[in-house]
Amino acid sequence: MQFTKLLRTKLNLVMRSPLSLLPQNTSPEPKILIAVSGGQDSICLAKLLQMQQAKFGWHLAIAHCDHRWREDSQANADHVARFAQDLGLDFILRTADIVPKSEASARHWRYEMLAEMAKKHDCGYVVTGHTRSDRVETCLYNLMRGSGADGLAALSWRRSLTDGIELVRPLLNVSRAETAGFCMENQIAIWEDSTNADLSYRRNRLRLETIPYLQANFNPQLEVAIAQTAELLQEDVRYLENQAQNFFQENITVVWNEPPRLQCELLREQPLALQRRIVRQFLGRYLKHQVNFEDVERFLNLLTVQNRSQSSPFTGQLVAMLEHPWIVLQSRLANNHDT
Ligand SMILES: Nc1ncnc2c1ncn2[C@@H]1O[C@H](COP(=O)(O)OP(=O)(O)OP(=O)(O)O)[C@@H](O)[C@H]1O
Repeated sequence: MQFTKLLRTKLNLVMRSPLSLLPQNTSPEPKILIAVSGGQDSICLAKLLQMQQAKFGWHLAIAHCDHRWREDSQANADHVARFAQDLGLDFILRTADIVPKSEASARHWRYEMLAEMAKKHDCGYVVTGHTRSDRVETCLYNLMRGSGADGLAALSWRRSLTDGIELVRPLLNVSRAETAGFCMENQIAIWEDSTNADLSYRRNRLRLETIPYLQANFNPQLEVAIAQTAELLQEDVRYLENQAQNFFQENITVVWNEPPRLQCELLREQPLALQRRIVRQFLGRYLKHQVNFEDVERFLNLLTVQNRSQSSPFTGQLVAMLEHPWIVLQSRLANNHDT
C-alpha cells in the first residue's frame, strides 16, 4: 500500500497539513461536500477523506455536476453515484438544463451549483481534487497568456466560494501520478473522460506534450519547481493585495460616490507595483469586463500627462479623466473630451 501510505502522510503533515484546512472533531459535526467528476483525482480525494472520516468527525457527501456535453455523461454520473454508495456517502447530483458552450461557462456553472448544493445541505466546505499537476498546468498556461504574479500563483489551497462557504483543495501537493497509483492500489474504478486525450484542446497539449518535453529536456522535477514558484508567489500576491486595500482604508485619496475618483498625488507616491494593484482594485468595481493590463496602464498614463483635460477611455461606457488633483471615472456620454 505504498501510495496509500504516502498520500495519507502528505495530507497529515505536522507542519502545514492540508487537512488542517478543514475543521476537525468540532460540534456540530462539520459537513463537507466533495466535488467528484469521476476522474482519478477527485475519486482519490473522496476515498482518502472517507478513510479518515471517523478520526476527524466529518459528515461527508459527494456532489457531481452533469454538464450534459458528452453522450456518456449520464453514465459518468451513474458511476459517481455507485462510487458514493460504495463509500456509504450521500450523493447529490445537478444536471445542466442548457449544455454549456465553453469550458469557461461549464466551470462557472459548476462552481455555482457546488455553492448552491453546499448551501442547501448545510455544508461549510466544498473540497475539490485539484492536484499539483493542475496547478503547474494552470501556472504555465497563465504564463503564456502574459499573466502577472496573480496568474502564476495559480490555484489557492483555500478561498471563499460564497458567503460562509470555503473552497479547499487538499491535494495541491500531490501529483497526478500519485492519485493514479492510489486508485490502482485501492482497486477503485475511475471514469476516464474521453476528451482527456483530445489534443485539439490546448490544455491537453500542455499536459500530454509540453510538460513531458520540459521534464525530459530541462528539469525532471519541473512539477515540484513550478508548484514551488506558485506557492511563493501566492504569499507575495496576498501581501501586495493587502497593501493595496490598506491604501484605500488609510488615505482619503479615493471617493467611491459618483463620479468615483482617485487622488493623483498620493497614488504617484506609491511604488509602481502598488499603483498597478490600487488601480486594478479601483477599476474592478466599475468596469464590466475583467480589468486587464492595458486598462491599468492607460489609467496610470494619466499621472504623467500635463494636459488637464486628458482622458483614457476603456472598453464599454467608461472613461478616466484627469481633473487635477483627481482622476475621475465617468461615463463617456458625460465627457466630451473623448480621445
Ligand atoms: N463534473 C464535475 N462534478 C463535480 N466536480 C467536478 C466536476 N468536474 C470537475 N470537478 C471538480 O473540480 C476538480 C478539477 O477538475 P478539472 O481539472 O477537470 O476542472 P477545471 O475545469 O480545470 O476546473 P478549475 O478551474 O477549478 O481548475 C476535480 O478534481 C473535481 O473536484
